[in-house]
Amino acid sequence: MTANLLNGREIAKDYRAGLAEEVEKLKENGITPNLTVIIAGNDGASLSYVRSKNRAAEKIGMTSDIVHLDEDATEDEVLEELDRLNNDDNVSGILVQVPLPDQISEEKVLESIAPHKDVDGFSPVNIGRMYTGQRTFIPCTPLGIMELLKHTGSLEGKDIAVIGRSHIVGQPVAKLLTDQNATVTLMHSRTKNMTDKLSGFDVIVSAVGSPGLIKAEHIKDGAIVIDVGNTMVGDKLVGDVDFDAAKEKAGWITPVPGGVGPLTITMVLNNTLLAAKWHNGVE
Ligand SMILES: Nc1nc(=O)c2c([nH]1)NC[C@@H]1CN(c3ccc(C(=O)N[C@@H](CCC(=O)O)C(=O)O)cc3)C=[N+]21
Repeated sequence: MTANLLNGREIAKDYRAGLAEEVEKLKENGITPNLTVIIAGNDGASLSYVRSKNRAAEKIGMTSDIVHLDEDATEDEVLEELDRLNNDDNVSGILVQVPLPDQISEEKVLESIAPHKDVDGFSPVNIGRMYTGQRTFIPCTPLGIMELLKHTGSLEGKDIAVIGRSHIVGQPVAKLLTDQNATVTLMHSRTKNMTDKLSGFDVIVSAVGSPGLIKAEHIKDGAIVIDVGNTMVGDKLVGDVDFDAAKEKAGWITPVPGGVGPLTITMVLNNTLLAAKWHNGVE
């Protein structure tokens, strides 16, 4: 079969239009959501993501700032900035772009973001809150994947392979899928004969960063394929899935670019809006 395309750019555009309306309403009540991003260093891809997030925030009526520190910034400098932003009532959401330069402990930084401003949902408090089902910020890529999957129908009873066990994508998305009554198998670099097993699954979510990992022969006819990989190969961004062949086998498939990425950014905006609402007692 030839797959239906899950067009992340279009789905993101519609979702952001809804967010823009909500931002407008908040602004009528004197509340302007603000997203502030801290970045240390000059990695080209990271700078480009950060600028996209800022542009996207401004486009829906939020304000957005970038705190750009040097490649050789110290951990104390980052922590000082965080302290300032944590205590600034004009800042709704804070995001610290990862990876950080080697001299800075990611663990220390992530646990220093005030949980009520941690719109990435990366801090230990918010991760704990998510697993115990409390109100929190859910990480943006998992939320974006769930939004894409809404367009394919119910997940109840589906057998789903999630490949990758990171705290940012694999593990939280496995949790969210389980909450939708899917049966989830979490696969990773030590899974035996991994790709051979995939053909038994109704949905594959691949978050590895290994171009060409998943080929048409690994995909069950009509399966849903969500490609979270984003690897630069020369000047091209590519996912984990051999898209051109896979789209002839899958029922639904995300392209790279234009699949999960635009939804990740959308969910940063979504969480920033939530932060602004919660800080102001708006439900
Ligand atoms: N604190 C933090 N939060 C993050 O959410 C975070 C991070 N650090 N570090 C890096 C990763 C990566 N990430 C992406 C977001 C959007 C696209 C995206 O929109 N990609 C476009 C293409 C962009 C292009 O063409 O360059 C697409 O897939 O269509 C990609 C990657 C967020 N991350």
